Amino acid sequence: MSPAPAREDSSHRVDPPFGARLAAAMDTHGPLCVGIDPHAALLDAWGLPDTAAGLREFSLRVVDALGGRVAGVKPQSAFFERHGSAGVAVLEETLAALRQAGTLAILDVKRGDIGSTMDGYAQAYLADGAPLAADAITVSPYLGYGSLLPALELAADTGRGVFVLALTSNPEGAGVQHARGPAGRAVAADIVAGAAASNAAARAAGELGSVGLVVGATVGAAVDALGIDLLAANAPLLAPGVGAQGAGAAELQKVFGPARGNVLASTSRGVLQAGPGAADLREAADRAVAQATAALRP
Ligand SMILES: O=C(O)c1cc(=O)[nH]c(=O)n1[C@@H]1O[C@H](COP(=O)(O)O)[C@@H](O)[C@H]1O
Repeated sequence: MSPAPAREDSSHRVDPPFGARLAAAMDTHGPLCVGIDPHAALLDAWGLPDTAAGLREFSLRVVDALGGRVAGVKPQSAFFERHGSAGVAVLEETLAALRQAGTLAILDVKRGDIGSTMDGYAQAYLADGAPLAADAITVSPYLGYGSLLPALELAADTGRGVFVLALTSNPEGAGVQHARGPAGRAVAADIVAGAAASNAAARAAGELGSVGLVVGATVGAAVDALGIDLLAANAPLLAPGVGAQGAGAAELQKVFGPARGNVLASTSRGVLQAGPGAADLREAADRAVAQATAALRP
């Protein structure tokens, strides 16, 4: 299936909704997203200086090598912010280059705040015409799922998406995310239930929702142990932890089971370490796509 044609006007407004565009991109390119995480050590390994100029060269090389070849690219905001305003300008340029390449940009910013401030973050990343507008962003629900409402509403209005952290790939996440609330349900299960409610209209329309969930490929048996039904959420499932954090095909299958058709596996260093050559980056990405496809689309 070829990707749903995305329309975009001069204000960067996009249509159809993110969930449908992501489903089409995964059908075309396979269920893999490559992260742009320009760690200082990677800049060094690529022979680039740890400056905004080095960051720009690194990021645009990745877009040049992989744009149009993978379902999504996920720039990690912190690695741009650490270079100050010049780094943020590079992030703007990287997002524009992804737009130009027709590749979905998932900006990893993990924002979460009280509602009125969340509205500011939503305007920064999800509004039509915002300099840092992306196709989707990562958000943190630990001020309460309801605090994300401004982002959920603006994303729905502009055809964009969010990925809500549910079960993160780091070992420290379990202490918070597995904890049981007053009703006896795990915090992560509540978050998944919130996403399911947000995606109900898309489900009724027979489309994948645009409110995604982050579930690390490293979380082992947590999904089942916490009684979570990921398939019922009708959510795109961003699965970091593949590659450098140790997860592979077996972990993807085990963690996601019947929901694996909705998974977008994500790897950053696992591909970036193959650089700086474009052919080497493509080869590493192709290998990761093949592995994710074998695990998730058997
Ligand atoms: O939201 C994310 O992208 C994310 C969530 C999570 O639970 N774990 C996780 O590793 N990530 C991000 O995914 C990327 C993983 O990078 P690698 O370990 O190099 O593949 C980093 O940018 C992390 O911030």
